[in-house]
Amino acid sequence: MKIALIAHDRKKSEMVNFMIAYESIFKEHELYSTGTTGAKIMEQTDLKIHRFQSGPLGGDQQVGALIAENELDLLLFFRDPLMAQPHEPDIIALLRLCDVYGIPVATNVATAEILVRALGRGEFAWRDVVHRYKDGLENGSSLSE
Ligand SMILES: O=C(CO)COP(=O)(O)O
Repeated sequence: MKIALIAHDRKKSEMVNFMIAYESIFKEHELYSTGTTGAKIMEQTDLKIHRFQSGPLGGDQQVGALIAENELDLLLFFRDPLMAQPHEPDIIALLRLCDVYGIPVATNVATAEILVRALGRGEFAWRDVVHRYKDGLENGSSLSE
């Protein structure tokens, strides 16, 4: 599965600890992140992460572009609800796209834990069906084939 990881500054240590705790699950997947979040995770784990721009410089929008292409299966976005962000519109747009495309998204560690444990149990297999359907449409075949 393709998973994006984003954490605001005061949530970054929580994100890093979370990634350390579930590294054995995450290493089986393709990881993306905004710039600083990914750098911090890679410093503390052996995970390989494709890093986009930092959030305020467009990173959230780059993750959003993956979602708009139906290329993302899970977003873990540890937001800071107590600190205004200069790129708040990008953050709202990213979460909106998750709802537009029905992408599982966690905005805090408690929900992330439930989703990642489900991922470890193979409960994201339905996303493969979504990808097969999308690939079929792109190749011009119908659902019944
Ligand atoms: O601002 C962010 C998300 O909105 C996160 O960006 P960084 O990972 O670059 O700090």
